[in-house]
Amino acid sequence: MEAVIVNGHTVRALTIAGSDSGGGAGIQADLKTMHQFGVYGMSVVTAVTAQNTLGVQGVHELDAEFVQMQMDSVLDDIGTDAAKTGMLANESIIHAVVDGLEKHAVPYLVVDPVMVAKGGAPLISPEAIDALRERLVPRADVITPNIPEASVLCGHPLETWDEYHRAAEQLAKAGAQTVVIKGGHMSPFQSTSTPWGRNIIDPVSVDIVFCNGDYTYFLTKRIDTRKTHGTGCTYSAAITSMLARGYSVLDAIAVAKAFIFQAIEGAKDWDVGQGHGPTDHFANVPLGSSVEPGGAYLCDGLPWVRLDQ
Ligand SMILES: Nc1ncnc2c1ncn2[C@@H]1O[C@H](COP(=O)(O)OP(=O)(O)OP(=O)(O)O)[C@@H](O)[C@H]1O
Ligand SMILES: Cc1ncc(COP(=O)(O)O)c(N)n1
Repeated sequence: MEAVIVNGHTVRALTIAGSDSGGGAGIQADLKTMHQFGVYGMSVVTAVTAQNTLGVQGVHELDAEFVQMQMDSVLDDIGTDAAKTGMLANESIIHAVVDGLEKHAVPYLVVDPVMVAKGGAPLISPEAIDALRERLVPRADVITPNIPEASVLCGHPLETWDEYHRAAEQLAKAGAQTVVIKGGHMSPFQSTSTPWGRNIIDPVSVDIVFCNGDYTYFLTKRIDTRKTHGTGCTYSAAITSMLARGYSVLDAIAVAKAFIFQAIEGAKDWDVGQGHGPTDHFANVPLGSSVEPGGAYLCDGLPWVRLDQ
C-alpha cells in the first residue's frame, strides 16, 4: 500500500492509546491498520502492557506529563488529519489528553472508550470514568463503545434494542457527534427481531450508528471464532484513517465495518498465540462501501446491500 496523498499532502493519523506487546490490540493494532489504509500513523503511548493472546500480565502507566509531551512533540511538528483514543488508563492521563486536544487543532477525534481487556483485565481505573464521560465524550466526533462500555457510560445495564437506542441518544446528548454502539457483545438472540422490522434468522453482528438524528444499522454475519483480540481497536483505527482521508462519517464507518469483518474472517485459521488471537490487519480495504443515512445495511460480501424496510 502506498501513502495516500490528498490535496497535495500525505494523510496522517494519530493514536493515543496503550501498547500491547502481543501486537493484536492497542497502539500496535492501530498503527498496522493505519498503514493498511495508506495513512501515515503516529502514536502517543499512555501505558505499556505486558500482554499476549492469553491475557494481560502487567500494566505500566506513563506519567501524564510525559503523555502531554508526546502530544506536543507530534502535533507541534507533524500535525494530524484525525486522532483516536484507546486505553487511557487513569484520570490524570485523560485530563492531559483533553488539554492536549484543546491546545492543538485536531480535525476529527474518534473515542474508543476502552475499559476492560477481552480476558477481563481492567484497562482504566474506576475513578477515571467520570473524566471520560465529562471531558472526552463531549469532544468526540465519533464514539465507539461496545455494549458493556456504553452501559458504564450511561450508568445502567443495556439489554434490549430500546435500551441500546436510548444509550446512543444519551451519549449524543452528552456531546458525541456520532455514536456507534458495537454489536460484538450483543446476544445473537437479540438479532432475531430487529428495529428495522425484518427478522434475521442467522446470527449477525449489528453496529447501531446514531448520527444527525438518524439511525443506520450495519450488519454482518457473526463469525464463529474466539480470535477477536483487538477488534474494537482495529475498527476505530479504520474509522479514524477514513476520516483522515476525507470520507464522510457514515462512509468511513461502512468501510471500517467491512474491513473488520474481513479482518476477523481472515484470521480465523491463524496460529498466532494460544488464546484470543488477533485479527488480520493485512485484510483488504474495501473502499467502495458507500451508504445513505437512515437504513439497515448487510455486508455479506461487498458491496453493502440495503435491506427492505
Ligand atoms: N464474531 C464476530 N463476527 C463478526 N463481527 C464481529 C464479531 N465480533 C465483533 N465483531 C465486530 O467487530 C467490531 C468490534 O466490536 P466489539 O464489540 O468486539 O468491540 P470491542 O469489544 O471494543 O473489541 P475489543 O475490546 O476486542 O477491542 C464491531 O464492528 C463488531 O460488530
Ligand atoms: C493496550 C490495549 N488496548 C486495548 C485493548 C482492548 O482489546 P481487547 O478487548 O481485544 O483485549 C487491549 N487488550 N490492550
